[in-house]
Amino acid sequence: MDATTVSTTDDIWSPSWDDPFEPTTDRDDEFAELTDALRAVQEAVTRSRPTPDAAGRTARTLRDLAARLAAFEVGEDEQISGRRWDLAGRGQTLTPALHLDEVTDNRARGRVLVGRFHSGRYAMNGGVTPLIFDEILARLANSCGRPWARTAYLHVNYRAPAPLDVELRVEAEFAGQDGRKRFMRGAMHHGDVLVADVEGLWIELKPEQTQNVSLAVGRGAEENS
Ligand SMILES: CCCCCCCCCCCC(=O)SCCNC(=O)CCNC(=O)[C@H](O)C(C)(C)COP(=O)(O)OP(=O)(O)OC[C@H]1O[C@@H](n2cnc3c(N)ncnc32)[C@H](O)[C@@H]1OP(=O)(O)O
Repeated sequence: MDATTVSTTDDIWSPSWDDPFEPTTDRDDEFAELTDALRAVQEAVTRSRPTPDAAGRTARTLRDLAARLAAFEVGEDEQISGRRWDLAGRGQTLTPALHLDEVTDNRARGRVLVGRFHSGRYAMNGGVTPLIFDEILARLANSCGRPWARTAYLHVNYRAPAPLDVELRVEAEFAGQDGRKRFMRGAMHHGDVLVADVEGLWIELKPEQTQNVSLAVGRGAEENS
C-alpha cells in the first residue's frame, strides 16, 4: 500500500462533514444480513412467475415484515440504511452493491455484479449505470477529508451493453478542481470491454446547503398556504 492509498476500513468511509450523519455505532452484522436478504427478495421476485395464490401469500408475508419493522422506525439521520460505510452497498438496496477495493486521494476502483433486478432486458438497465457511477465518484469526491460536495451533473456514455451476473470493474479518477468545483471521471469495464464511461461535476456545498432540503420545502409549503 503506497502513501496515498487508504484501506477500506470504517474510518475511511466516515464522511468528512460535521456530525448529524455520524456513522451509526450499532454496526451489527445482522443489519448487513438483513440488507443481503432484502436484495435476495428483490432478485427472487424479479426472477419469479408465481401463481396468483403464491404471489398473494408472499405479498402478505412481506407486508407483515414491513409492519414489524415499522416498530423500529427512526428519523433519516438515525437510520442505518445507506450509512454503513464499511459495507459494499452501504446497507441500502437501491444501487447494486459496489465492492470498493481502493480509494486514494485521486483514484478509486471497485467491482459490482448486477442481477436481473437491475436488468433492462438481458443487460443492465440504463438508469442503473449512473447510480453506480454516482456511488463511486461521490465516494472519491468526498473522501480524504474533503468538505462535502453534491453532484451537479453526470454525463454518461454507454459504449456496450453491460452483461448481468458477471463482475464489472468500475474506476473513478479525480480529474481536477476549480474553486468549489470538482471534476470527476470514471469508467466501467467487463473484461477488456469498455461498457460505459462518465464525466461528473461535484460542487462543494456552502453551509446553508447542508440543511435538510425536504424540511425546507415543507416549511415553504406551510408559509405559502
Ligand atoms: C451537516 C450536514 C451535512 C449534510 C450534507 C448533505 C449532503 C447531501 C449530499 C447528497 C449527495 C447527493 O445525493 S447529491 C444528489 C443529486 N444532486 C443534487 O440534488 C444537486 C442539486 N443541485 C444543487 O444543489 C445545486 O445546483 C449545487 C449545490 C450543485 C450548485 O449550486 P450552487 O452552490 O448555487 O452553485 P452555483 O453558484 O450555481 O455554481 C457554482 C459553480 O458551478 C457551476 N455549476 C453549477 N452547476 C453546474 C452544472 N450542472 N453544470 C455545469 N456547471 C455547473 C456554476 O457555473 C459555477 O461555476 P463558476 O461560475 O464558479 O465557474
